[in-house]
Amino acid sequence: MAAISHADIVNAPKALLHDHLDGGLRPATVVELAEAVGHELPETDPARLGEWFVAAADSGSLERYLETFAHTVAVMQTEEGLRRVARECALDLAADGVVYAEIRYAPEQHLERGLSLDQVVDAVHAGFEEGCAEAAAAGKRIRIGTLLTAMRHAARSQEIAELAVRYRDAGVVGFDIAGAEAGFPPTRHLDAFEYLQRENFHFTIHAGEAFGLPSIWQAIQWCGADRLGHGVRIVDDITGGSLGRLASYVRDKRIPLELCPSSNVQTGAADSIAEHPIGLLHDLRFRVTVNTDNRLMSGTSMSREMALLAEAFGWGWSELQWLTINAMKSAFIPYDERLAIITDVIKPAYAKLLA
Ligand SMILES: O=c1[nH]cnc2c1ncn2[C@H]1C[C@H](O)[C@@H](CO)O1
Ligand SMILES: [Zn+2]
Repeated sequence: MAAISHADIVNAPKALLHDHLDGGLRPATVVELAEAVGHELPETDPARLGEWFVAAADSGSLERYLETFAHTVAVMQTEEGLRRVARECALDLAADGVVYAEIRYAPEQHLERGLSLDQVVDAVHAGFEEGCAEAAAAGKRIRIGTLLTAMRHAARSQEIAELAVRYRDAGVVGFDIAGAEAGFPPTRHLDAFEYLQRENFHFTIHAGEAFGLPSIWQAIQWCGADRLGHGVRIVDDITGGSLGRLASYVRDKRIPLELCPSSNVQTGAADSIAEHPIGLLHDLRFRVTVNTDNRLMSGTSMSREMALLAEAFGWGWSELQWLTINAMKSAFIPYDERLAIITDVIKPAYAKLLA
């Protein structure tokens, strides 16, 4: 079969479960907002700033990768800034052919200039509403839900979990924890996860990215995560195609893996795209999904991630459809709404591509 072009992939519907709002700004927007609030940047030319983010994040360490967020979080401290970033996020994803996205961010990181947690969430939702409406008017329909993240080194997870539940019928579809993984196990936030379970709410946990199996085990067996943010290190429990107990559990229970290939190469969790464990996990039929993580820091998009994988593993439309349906099945919106997007949007489009 002829190789699939990037343009064809842009036109195909895609679903994205793991994308950070503060990791997806347009470089030009960072420059403009930084000027407005007096934040000093390492580069002020948008193209050079974009390159700076990718180079600085290309560090081989999650901790150094995370340092780059100081510059995006700094310009997301006002309602106007948050609203603009969310609106542009919706437009950029829609233009890239993403039809469903769950976008996450940590409200506690946006309080430096006096906003309340509620004001942060309201501003982000206003931006998404605007962006989605504009995209729909231009013929690019996208549905966006948000995930509220708590930072794992901090101690606000219970508060953020309660915030997420309070906004569950107003755009928030789930909860997450993020930040440096080593030294900050998920069980530090057990109260928050138990609270969310009692509330019948959904959550994912960044686990198995910069730390291995114990982190994944805690996320699932102690905290009850619905999905794994990354989860790529589950391969440490697979030897020559033979699965250990934890890997078997993850596969048997169809626990979705939110894999982020380019991000993993930058933080050192994988050596290259071609050597990324996604190939093995696909062959072993785990519930694999493909994600961007941080489009700005990786200089990437959903279509680019798909194209890189198609090239590295020789994947065609049937694999790309499988990944897209996996993501849609694993979304945190209600079952009937997931099914509607699969049957009305994804399957008809891929049927044409496969014909
Ligand atoms: O891949 C990641 N692993 C852990 N934490 C991350 C990753 N990408 C972004 N973050 C952090 C930095 C952001 O400021 C925060 C909320 O989006 O989440
Ligand atoms: Zn992430």
